[in-house]
Amino acid sequence: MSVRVVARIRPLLDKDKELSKDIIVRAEGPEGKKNVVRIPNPKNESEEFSFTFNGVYDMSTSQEELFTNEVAPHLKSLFQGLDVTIFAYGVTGTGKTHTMRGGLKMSDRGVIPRLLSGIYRRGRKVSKDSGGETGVAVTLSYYEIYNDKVFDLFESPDKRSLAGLPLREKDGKTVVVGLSERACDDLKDFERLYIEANNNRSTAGTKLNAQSSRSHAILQVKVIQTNGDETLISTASAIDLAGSEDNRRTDNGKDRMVESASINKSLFVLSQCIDAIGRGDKRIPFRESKMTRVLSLGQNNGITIMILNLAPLRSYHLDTLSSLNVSSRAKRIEVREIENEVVFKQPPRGTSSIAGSNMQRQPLRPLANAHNANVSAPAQKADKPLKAFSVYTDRAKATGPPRAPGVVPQRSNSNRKRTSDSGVSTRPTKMVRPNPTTVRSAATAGMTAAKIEEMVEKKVSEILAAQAANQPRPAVVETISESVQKRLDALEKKIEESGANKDERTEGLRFLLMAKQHKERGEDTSALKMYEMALPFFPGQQKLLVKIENIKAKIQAKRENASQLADPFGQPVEVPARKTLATAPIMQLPTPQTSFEIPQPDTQSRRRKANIANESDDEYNGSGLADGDYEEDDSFSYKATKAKKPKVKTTAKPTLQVYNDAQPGSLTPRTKHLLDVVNSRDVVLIKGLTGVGAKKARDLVEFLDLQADEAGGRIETLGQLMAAPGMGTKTVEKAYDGIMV
Ligand SMILES: Nc1ncnc2c1ncn2[C@@H]1O[C@H](COP(=O)(O)OP(=O)(O)OP(=O)(O)O)[C@@H](O)[C@H]1O
Repeated sequence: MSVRVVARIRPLLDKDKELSKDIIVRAEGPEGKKNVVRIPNPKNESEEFSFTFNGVYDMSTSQEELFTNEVAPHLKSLFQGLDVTIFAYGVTGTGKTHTMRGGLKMSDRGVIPRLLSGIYRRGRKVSKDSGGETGVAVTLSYYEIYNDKVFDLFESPDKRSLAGLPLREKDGKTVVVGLSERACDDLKDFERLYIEANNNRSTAGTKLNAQSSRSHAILQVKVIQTNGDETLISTASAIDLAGSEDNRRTDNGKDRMVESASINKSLFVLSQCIDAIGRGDKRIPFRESKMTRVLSLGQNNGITIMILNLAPLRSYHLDTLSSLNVSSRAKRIEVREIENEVVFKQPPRGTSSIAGSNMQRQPLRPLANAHNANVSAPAQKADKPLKAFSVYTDRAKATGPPRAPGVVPQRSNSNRKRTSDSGVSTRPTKMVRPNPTTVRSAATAGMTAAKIEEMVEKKVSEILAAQAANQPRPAVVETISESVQKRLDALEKKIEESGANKDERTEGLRFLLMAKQHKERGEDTSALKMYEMALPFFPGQQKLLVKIENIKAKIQAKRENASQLADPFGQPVEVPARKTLATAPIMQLPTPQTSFEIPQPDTQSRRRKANIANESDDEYNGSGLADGDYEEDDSFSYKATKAKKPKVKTTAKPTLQVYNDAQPGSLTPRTKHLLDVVNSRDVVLIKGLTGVGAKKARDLVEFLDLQADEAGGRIETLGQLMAAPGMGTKTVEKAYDGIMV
């Protein structure tokens, strides 16, 4: 099924009460089945844009209503072995934390405490229905991604390592290595653990939200059902993303700005992933941020629900349009609905053998003890709220009001192994891995008429929009060749893995690298965004500021050009309110902060112009990233690396030692010579280094120029040199080996 995307408009806050005339976001549709968000066109308020979602919740929606409609129906699937992911997305201050966590009052409780309540209730039912044979245990993991680092929220902040916890891919899932997992037997346990852990979360007051989340928080609730030798594990993930911020409105100081840049970057990457999936790209940039790696949108099997939080006010206008844009694309993402497998207990290896789990560091209690004392048959009585658990005890029935046709998720996957809710004992017990081929063909075969209609609608609106703009269809996206992409991936990976250099500066360099990548693809708006995100890391950098100004001017010129083409009489081309379709306005919106731009075919020459004064237009075009540029350079080429392996091997040991001389004062003569050549900024000299071609040399000089005000604009260690765009371990090793001192 597709990712289910629902929007929730928050009510006015007390401080905003007098702004009721500024409410510009409305929910529309039949009562109880609203599914359209309407918002005026910022350029012409008499026109409106409309966005259709799977459900839209207006300002009067209660926490209970949202949970009952959107989450409770999936509890059954969770117990059938499907993973369920619920995440809240939106601009800062729009109510994500309120939706996910909520308040302590019964009626204010958000999705997470209600989810736990529902899980315990269903656990008791499963246990009862199996005559007490099935035991259900629940464990929690809870972590935050702060400044692109992962921290365990069950650990107190003073025990955190600076680098955070690493991520690894295991059995097709991203797992956090070393993350703790706490047994959570009942709601009282949950209440204690959750409140304690939330105190460890990074929050701070900003101008836009008195208690703003400065991190993405991910709660994983593992449901472990055991029956005899069989174990079925499924996970519910509830994710409260940090909100995007327009720093022109936040007045953020340096610390907040750095946090903000990191938040905005990860959300930007998320929007890029959504777009790349939508376009059917081969490469989805999940790895560009930890949040997207963990979320793995479209990669994870199971059920995914995206809750888009919106503020109703005019002051959020462009930000709201931006998040509407991103979310309306997300609903086209297909998620494979595959149940987790039943796993047999293997006595000698215990729980650590459970496939797909991340229990390697903190194994669960032995399976034999995994039965939850509270889920045996007599515990059914506990359906009646116990006093001690009252804060999070859910009295609501897990059945929602009738939905619109097509709103109920279609469980059409023919791969499903079981249709009844009769407990684990009835499950087939053979261990079968889902066959990817079958999954794929099932997905195609399961195409509904609605899906086909949606695809047709998408195509038609694309063609119409292209015609309106009097230009060819924008369907073909210019992509970088596979080999260059591989090299870019390798460079990203290297930067990520260079733990020693993973400081703020490296983070800033990553933004510059991404800016360069976008510029290479002709995505100027995205490149601009990345340059702006790099700015807090290189405050006041004249060169960077000039780049930003130049690219802004270029975008503006492009826009003016496009609007003249679209309408020779100078009228903006917008879709009148009555005719709007969710897909139609997307092509015509002003490019908002985090929205994806459709790359324009780059008609500029990809060659760098000799004229430095004209640098703004093509300073990075083709420099360092064009295919040919890497021909003689093996730093990113896997094949070339293999061929030259023996040579590298013989020198690997001494060079590795040399690379550890991170202190500028203690450099070896060879390192010093290499850095002197680099810092000379003389292209001819740099080109003379082994393995460094002309473009790489020019890139390096350009990069050093950008550093002009920082640390004397010099590269002080080999680690820094490796992190420079276009360089890498292999290139630096090669250059180092080639020096005769
Ligand atoms: N549906 C709602 N009903 C009542 N109050 C709400 C609602 N949604 C949000 N609020 C209030 O709005 C304010 C901002 O909400 P919240 O902190 O949840 O935003 P957020 O999107 O998580 O922001 P950030 O991204 O900065 O963390 C809070 O005071 C919250 O209580």
